[in-house]
Amino acid sequence: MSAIESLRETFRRDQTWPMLQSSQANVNVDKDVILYVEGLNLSFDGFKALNDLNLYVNDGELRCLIGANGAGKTTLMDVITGKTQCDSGSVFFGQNHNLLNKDEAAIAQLGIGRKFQKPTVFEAQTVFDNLELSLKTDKSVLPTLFSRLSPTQIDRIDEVLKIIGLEQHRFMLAGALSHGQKQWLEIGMLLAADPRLLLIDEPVAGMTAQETERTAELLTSLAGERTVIVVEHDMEFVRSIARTVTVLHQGSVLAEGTMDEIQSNKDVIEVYLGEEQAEANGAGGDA
Ligand SMILES: Nc1ncnc2c1ncn2[C@@H]1O[C@H](COP(=O)(O)OP(=O)(O)OP(=O)(O)O)[C@@H](O)[C@H]1O
Repeated sequence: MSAIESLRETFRRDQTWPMLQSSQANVNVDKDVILYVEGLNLSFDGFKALNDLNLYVNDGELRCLIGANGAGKTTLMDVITGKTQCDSGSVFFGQNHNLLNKDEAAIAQLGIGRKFQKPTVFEAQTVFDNLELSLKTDKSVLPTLFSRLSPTQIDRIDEVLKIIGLEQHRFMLAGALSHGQKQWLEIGMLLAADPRLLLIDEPVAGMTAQETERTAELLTSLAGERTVIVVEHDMEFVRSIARTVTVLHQGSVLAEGTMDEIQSNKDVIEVYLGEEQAEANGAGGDA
């Protein structure tokens, strides 16, 4: 092949370059479990943020994680995503990927996407551009300068726009979106990278009732094909989406079950729901 032919081939419109291809890892879920967290411990200056924590999440599940402030929810997410090292224990993605010997980038590459509470979209870029940027796995200068979207990638962005309900806003600047729409765009940015497991922190904080309802539909629709773990304090929202709820308390799992089981669990009422209820009553009583 001549140099010019080789260049033409490289820049062909429908060429999907290796660095832009989805690199979904082979995750062994033969036992239906996609996330194994076992005996996890982590202390900060003697304070046990995670205390012999065990958690198993099935492939395709939508799991809600609740617990009082300081229960260890964020710390658990930090360990799963490689942001924080634990003192002991094990975390496996499927049966075959030990997450504790990988860094954040390698864990993301395996197909674990995380969304923090505050939306972090690129406000000066359009909705479409935000999604395009998230498709690219290689962010170094040359590939970014010369990359073009393949028809497959454009289709993928269209598909994501449809899932997150922002088809009509594709050319709008992300900064002009409402708070709820920014949250959906960020979920879309995760989806563009085609993750197997999504960790989503307090998605409905600050949303209107209508946005909250739409978010419930969105997250419910994602489960099945993907596994979704949602950390949330809004109990009404948790009830609307959850099949299984895990309650964390002082770095361990206090209870696990359906929302009805959780809401009638004495220990949970004592350490968490009672407190939430008292706060709600207090707020009402003061008025
Ligand atoms: N880097 C750190 N250094 C010291 N202590 C920490 C650190 N990170 C977390 N902690 C402590 O670990 C405990 C668990 O915190 P974590 O943020 O995981 O709780 P949480 O369940 O996510 O709470 P919230 O609902 O308020 O976000 C808290 O007491 C917190 O102060």
